[in-house]
Amino acid sequence: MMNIHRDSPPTETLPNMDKSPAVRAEDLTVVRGPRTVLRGIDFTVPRGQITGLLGPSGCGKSTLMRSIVGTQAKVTGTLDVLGRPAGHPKLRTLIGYVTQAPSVYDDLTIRQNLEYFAAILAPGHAAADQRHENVTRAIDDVDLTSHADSLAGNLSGGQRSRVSLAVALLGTPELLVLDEPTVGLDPVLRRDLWDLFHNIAAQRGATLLISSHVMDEAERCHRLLLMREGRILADDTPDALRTRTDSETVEAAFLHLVDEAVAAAAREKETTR
Ligand SMILES: Nc1ncnc2c1ncn2[C@@H]1O[C@H](COP(=O)(O)OP(=O)(O)OP(=O)(O)O)[C@@H](O)[C@H]1O
Repeated sequence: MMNIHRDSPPTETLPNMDKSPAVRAEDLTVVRGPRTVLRGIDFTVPRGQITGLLGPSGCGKSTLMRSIVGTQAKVTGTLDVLGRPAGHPKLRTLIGYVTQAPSVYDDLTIRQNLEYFAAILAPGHAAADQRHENVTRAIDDVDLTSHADSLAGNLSGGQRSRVSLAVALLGTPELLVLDEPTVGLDPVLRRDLWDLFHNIAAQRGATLLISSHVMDEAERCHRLLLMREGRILADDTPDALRTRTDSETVEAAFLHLVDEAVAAAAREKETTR
């Protein structure tokens, strides 16, 4: 089982006491090559909760995440992250981002990997003690202390995922953006990772935005953004989505909403003919 067990900050300093959303998008549009990948979307991501970003492969989840962390070109519309425009230099240490192809160096141990990234975040001799503390804590958070001196090249897929998560946890970020963090993991590891995500949200007041195309993971989120073809189909809680669509599962609710969207598009085509 993974641990998050450090002193919680006093309630008044918890970042989620700020009631403004962690992310606010209005008319967000992203063009990649010849394609408009995000099509004028509006949504918010509330603070201190887990928001799931779900939708089929190619619908624009990674593009949306890249826009939020400030690494996506050709972004128009409004996109505010933790009260600043996406890409603002001050956001760099406040956001932890794990991509689908995380960079973990096989020829370094887990601890050496973490030390390398910690040195980028907080360079210089004066920060050495703080770096050591952060590295030890992040390794413990993802329950890899007993493997800290193993070469990353010898780790299982699940352990590698946890190393990249530890990298994202190094700076104690207010917002964690995780692109399909559980892909390829067995059910036990997936459950353990989701427990860890919930601990991070509950104990640190951090905001997590987690993408997945596995609909059963949707049930583990506080809120959901359901995407299809560069648009947001729904922005709601799992309960409200199921109730609104009279569905038993989020997957059934999603399919219901897709059918509605397809029917609406067909009607529009008919009337403009
Ligand atoms: N460099 C690029 N140039 C043009 N189109 C691109 C480029 N990169 C991605 N796309 C297109 O943008 C769309 C959205 O891609 P994105 O990676 O955001 O989707 P996704 O929902 O994260 O998919 P997956 O779950 O498979 O990673 C896809 O249709 C893809 O083909």
